[in-house]
Amino acid sequence: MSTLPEGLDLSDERVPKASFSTIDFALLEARDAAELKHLLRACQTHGFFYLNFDNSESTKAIVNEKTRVQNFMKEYFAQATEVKMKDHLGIKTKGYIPYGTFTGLKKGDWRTVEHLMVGGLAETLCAAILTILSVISQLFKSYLDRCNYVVSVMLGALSDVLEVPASKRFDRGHDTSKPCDTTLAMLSYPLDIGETLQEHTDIGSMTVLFSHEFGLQVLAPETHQWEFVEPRDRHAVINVGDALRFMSDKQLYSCVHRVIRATGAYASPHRYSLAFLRRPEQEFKYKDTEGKELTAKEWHDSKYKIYYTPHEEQDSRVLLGGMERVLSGTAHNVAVTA
Ligand SMILES: O=C(O)CCC(=O)C(=O)O
Ligand SMILES: [Fe+2]
Repeated sequence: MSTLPEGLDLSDERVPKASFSTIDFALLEARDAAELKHLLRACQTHGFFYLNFDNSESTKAIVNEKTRVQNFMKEYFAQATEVKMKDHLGIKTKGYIPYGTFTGLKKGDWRTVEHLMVGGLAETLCAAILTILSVISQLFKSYLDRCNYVVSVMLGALSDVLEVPASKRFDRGHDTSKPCDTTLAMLSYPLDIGETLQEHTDIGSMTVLFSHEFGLQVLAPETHQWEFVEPRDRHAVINVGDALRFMSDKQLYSCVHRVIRATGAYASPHRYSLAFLRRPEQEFKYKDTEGKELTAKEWHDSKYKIYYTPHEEQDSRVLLGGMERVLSGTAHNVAVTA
């Protein structure tokens, strides 16, 4: 999909860093007109941005909480495989998911990331995790509630700035009391196993991601080249997912991304990332990239199936949510302005 200059290694510091906007969450909470436009522009261009919580009294604690969750993750993944396998529920979307479950970056590669996935929202939280203590579950509950609030504010803000009629607002279909496939994915990519996550777009409405190490790359909409997402300690990386792209009649941009094993100056012995993947209620309906009506659950299930289908049998329309047509310039709404 992208052509690189001769001799450029895709994984080292010569690969450019993406120039995303930094949005101030407190200004979104206050519905500051200029910041709403800033948010909209970020979602219409890259579909990715940094979010700064420092000025938000309601939410600044998220930075400390994510550090505590990251510390938990490091201890969790350091356990022996037999211990972690006690949390393996025999399904691919909840609990502990060992290496080799999903396809990797290179064709034929399955030895990629290990996951611990906490499915559902706070109410059903931790049902999947058998090895952790109740004090930890309080932390998860608080962290998930906060992430959920962050996404609700952003969906509301985007609906307001686009003056979306009530019947089409993006915060519809996000009732936390209804069944949904929202999850908190904790991901571990040790150097000796390989650090690759196949290129994809996210299934849901929005993702709130924290990571300290290089590895995440986006396919830049302007150049169609891979660029690194620079890790920041205090800022979340936010991206638009398929559901929000579909709900917005494709006005908002769900950017293709992947994880590569960073080398050279960007190398680290072990990469961890924490991804809150917000998805609409299971029964919520929207039209996919082909104009076909389906439920959020149907889209979720068909996309996960692709993640564990061999590369040669994968349907790229599902894997990339229609973005492959945008990127190759065949769709009508290529959003590439600055
Ligand atoms: O590990 C990362 O930085 C990204 C993970 C990701 O893209 C995902 O879970 O959908
Ligand atoms: Fe992703």
